[in-house]
Amino acid sequence: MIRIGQGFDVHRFAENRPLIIGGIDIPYHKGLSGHSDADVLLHAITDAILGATAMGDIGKHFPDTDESFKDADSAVLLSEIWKQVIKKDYSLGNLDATIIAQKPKLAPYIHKIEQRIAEILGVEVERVNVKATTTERLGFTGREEGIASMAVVCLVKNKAWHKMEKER
Ligand SMILES: Nc1ccn([C@@H]2O[C@H](COP(=O)(O)O)[C@@H](O)[C@H]2O)c(=O)n1
Ligand SMILES: C[C@@]1(CO)OP(=O)(O)OP(=O)(O)OC[C@H]1O
Repeated sequence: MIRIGQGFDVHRFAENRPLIIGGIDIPYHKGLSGHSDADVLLHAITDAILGATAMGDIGKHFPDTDESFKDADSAVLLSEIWKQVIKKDYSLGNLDATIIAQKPKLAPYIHKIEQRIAEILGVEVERVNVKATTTERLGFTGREEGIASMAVVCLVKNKAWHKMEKER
């Protein structure tokens, strides 16, 4: 069985915060605000996975009213969800994501981000694709007020996946 999920997240720029995207520290003069480390890409990916498995959304699992998630490492949050998903016998078909940011230029970090996501999910990097785009200076991302991310995942129930791999 194949299940599709999509996720979307936005975080506002803030001074004196690190910029963490896809589990990677990006050198920049400002970061993103949030209850957690505000990793806008990992949040979109987490929501896509939760969507594919009909498990709700990130705020349901990790409420921003819970002090234990203050400054939380979003890679740990994603790992927690992924462990539950693996227990349900799903594996990752592929993951595709887009970071919407006027600045900074993310191209130099994209492969490192893909490698980190693959590491968190325990899959080959070939199953993970990350893209970046500006909005041509339009809208809140264009005004450099924040960064948005979108993600789509395709999850496969293991039995069906093994059958497909065999038939190739
Ligand atoms: N923050 C960003 C945004 C974009 N890129 C790269 O530039 C390419 C062109 O972006 P447009 O928004 O002008 O279409 C895009 O395909 C990315 O490769 C980037 O590195 N960082
Ligand atoms: C991750 C959580 C929890 O620390 O906080 P934020 O960093 O504010 O992120 P958001 O994408 O607004 O939603 C999920 C939250 O509950």
